Amino acid sequence: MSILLLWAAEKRLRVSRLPPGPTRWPIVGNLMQIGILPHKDMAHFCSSYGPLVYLRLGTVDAITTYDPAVVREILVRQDDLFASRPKLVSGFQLSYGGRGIAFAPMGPQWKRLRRTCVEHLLTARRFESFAGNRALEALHLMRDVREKACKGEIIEVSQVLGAFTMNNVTRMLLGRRYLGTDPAEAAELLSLTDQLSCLQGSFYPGDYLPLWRWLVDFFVGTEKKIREISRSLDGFLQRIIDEHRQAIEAKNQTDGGRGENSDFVDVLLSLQMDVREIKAIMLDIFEGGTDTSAVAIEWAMAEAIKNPKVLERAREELDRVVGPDRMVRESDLGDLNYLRCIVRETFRMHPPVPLLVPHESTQATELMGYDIPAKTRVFINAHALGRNKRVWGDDADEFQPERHLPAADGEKVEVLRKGELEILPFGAGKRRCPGVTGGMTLVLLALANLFHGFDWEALEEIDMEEAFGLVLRKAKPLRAMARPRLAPALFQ
Ligand code: HEM
Repeated sequence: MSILLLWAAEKRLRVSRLPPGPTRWPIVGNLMQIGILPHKDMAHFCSSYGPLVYLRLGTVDAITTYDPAVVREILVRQDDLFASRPKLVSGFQLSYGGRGIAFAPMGPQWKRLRRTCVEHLLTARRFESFAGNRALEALHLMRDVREKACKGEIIEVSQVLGAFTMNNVTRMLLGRRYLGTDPAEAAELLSLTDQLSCLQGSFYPGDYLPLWRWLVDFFVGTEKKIREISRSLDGFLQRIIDEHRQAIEAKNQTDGGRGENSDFVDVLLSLQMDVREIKAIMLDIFEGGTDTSAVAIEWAMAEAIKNPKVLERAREELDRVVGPDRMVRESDLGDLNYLRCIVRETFRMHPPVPLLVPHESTQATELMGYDIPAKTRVFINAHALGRNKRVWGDDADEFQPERHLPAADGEKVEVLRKGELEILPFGAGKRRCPGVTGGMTLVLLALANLFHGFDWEALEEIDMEEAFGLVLRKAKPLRAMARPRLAPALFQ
């Protein structure tokens, strides 16, 4: 009896030391208080209850924050404890049972695959070796926009940017561009990656009510969709791997295999890895590298077109640094301070992954004086962090690249500062995005070229509403008219 009483008292004490949060309903907890824009709801909870909020989502303990001091505690001081991932239905099934990097729990397998990725694929040397491809894709992007502009067509910005980022990623990963070559293959790839990002990004109730999963699935059918898409994706990835194996064999016969490994799939095959791990890494890179960069560029363009003075200032800088007689080169990007401020401001206000990828604690711990149970899901609200008025002041909701200009002339603007947590587009700590250099270069390169090459005009008032997913898109895709500013010969 006394043991039971002690247990009940201890439990009450433990529960009372949870961070504050909204009142919970039976069974569903706070699940019904999360709407179609979860990052906004979570920011609202933080404004009402404090910088660290506890939520009970179905049967899952969860915390959320938009405060840099709490973020530091989670992603820096207690990074070891908070660097795991929850087992989400879509993340697990679409990564060959948690075999990739992005959705894998903390453990030896994640460590090995992340090391493979960082040491063999996303190295500075390999990234440099793709610089020629990036320049070619930038030229394709410019030609594509010019062709449409000359015909007087409206530019569907997300479409041209989607092709630019996808082709850059497939050139690195698979050794060739897909969009703009074989239309059937391109359509298949786009449809598969769209469905994948839709499933990975949704707030699926089955992840929070495991006992009721069958019922949830009966009504929404998500898991059937996941099984179908994973079958189609597997067929697509297997075809690519088979093509690569055949090409490697043919090469071995002609030059004894002495040739350089050219793309990521070649490298992964040369490491003799489990084929499911190779496929899971391929999916991580497709997902990690394409939509994230494309939405960042689209938000930056929407803000710049909406604020003509910003666009004007960016153009003045491009005219001064690059001039009207050539296209932008990657080597110019370091000299474009104002453009770098635009990208930094975009990452502040529109971080492409608004709640990062959810983290999970591996054991019980204390955080800011509160008790956090083991297996608590962590939502770092990068979106609200960048708009936190206590950090950024009363004009936090205004797009003002000037706020990042250095005090002294000649000082270079860093798009992201070392150790800073107030702007968090790529996360921090052990789970920080390993593709930062690639993502940032694609964003800067596309924006510099599009601002340098064209005058932009919106067709209607630009709507800045958001559509939530793993990646935060514009609810109404940006449509604009472009007028070439450079001589036709430069687009050849
Ligand atoms: C602007 C472009 C990009 C943005 C904004 C972005 C953002 C992110 C974010 C927020 C995370 C999760 C961090 C966390 O959980 O704390 C992440 C993880 C990841 N990203 Fe990126 N990313 C970008 C580009 C790329 C590129 C180009 C690649 C690869 C070529 C890539 C590969 C990955 C991978 C593999 C992970 C999983 C890391 C892990 O869980 O250990 N990303 N990214």
